[in-house]
Amino acid sequence: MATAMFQQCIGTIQLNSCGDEWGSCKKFRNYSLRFISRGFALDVRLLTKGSFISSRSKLHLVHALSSHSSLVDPVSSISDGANDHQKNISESALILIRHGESLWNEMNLFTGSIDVSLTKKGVEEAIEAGKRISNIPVDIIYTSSLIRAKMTAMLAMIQHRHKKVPIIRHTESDQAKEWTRVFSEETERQSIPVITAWQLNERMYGELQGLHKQETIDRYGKEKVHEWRRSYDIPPPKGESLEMCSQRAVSYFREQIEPQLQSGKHVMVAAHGNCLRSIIMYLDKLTSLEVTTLELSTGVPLLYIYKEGKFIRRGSLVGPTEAGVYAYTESLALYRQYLDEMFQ
Ligand SMILES: O=C(O)[C@@H](CO)OP(=O)(O)O
Repeated sequence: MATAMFQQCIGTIQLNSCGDEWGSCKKFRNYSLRFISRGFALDVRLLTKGSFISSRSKLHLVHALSSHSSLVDPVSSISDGANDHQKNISESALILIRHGESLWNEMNLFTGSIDVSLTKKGVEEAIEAGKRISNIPVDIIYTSSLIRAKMTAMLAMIQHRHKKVPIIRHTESDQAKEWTRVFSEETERQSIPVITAWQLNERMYGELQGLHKQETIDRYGKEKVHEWRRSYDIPPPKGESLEMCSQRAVSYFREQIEPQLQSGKHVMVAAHGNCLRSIIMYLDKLTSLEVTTLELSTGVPLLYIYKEGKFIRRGSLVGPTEAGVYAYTESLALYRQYLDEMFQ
């Protein structure tokens, strides 16, 4: 696989020599190498005249200026004979993550639209989630506009083995867009756009927000509170039902996120228990009765494969060291193999 990848990218790889090792890089000048001062430390082998030359120097491979999104997405750029069939496989990964534990989860308060931070445990859960998805390609991230989802996305993404920088895109006004422009294509390629959308916020819990869940049960009864929390179409007092939440969240998913998957992008969505329940209801074609029993744990990533217009649920991801990751799909196994070779 490495052969195929280097064959594709050989003319455009950017390398950085390390001080006195510069001399050993000169032999590659025919490939128009550019030398820049940052990147990831790697031993790089380059293919020339049909055989590999092992560089004796320690080189810093930064990225390929190929027309492909980047080196970290080799799944779509594999082109050697053994892997030709891959070209016809168009599939994208979709990762859904409920945020890590929040301060109000810990205190057992109805949270809804209230913007509270993660707890220390929530931070740890987000980091653990990041480790679990560290072998899965991610090209773009969507989060709600609430800090617990944003923190989760950022903490998870800094665990990723491709080391791209997640950058929140501010599109709330023309000025915000203008003032947050990145003026280097190269830096842009080393980043992952993070889109925040209020449509992915937790369902608004109305007059329950800030109330203690157990005290609410004691006051209104277990059945009533369960109906407010888990029924599909009964809203809590002055709040949103799951159905109402689904109207904005699923519409956003279909209009904004699905087209990204259709175009081959790998997407991560960091959001909330009820918002994600509504999205999962859509993806898994659950009935309004089935969704009442769907519960999501904090900080556990779920993987879907989008292929030929269908969502295939692959369940929650195991830890990065467990071999099970290879079993998800052939493309994902190749991506992991690529990471193993490039980012040891
Ligand atoms: O309080 C909330 O906003 C939600 C999610 O944490 O709670 P529940 O699980 O009761 O829907």
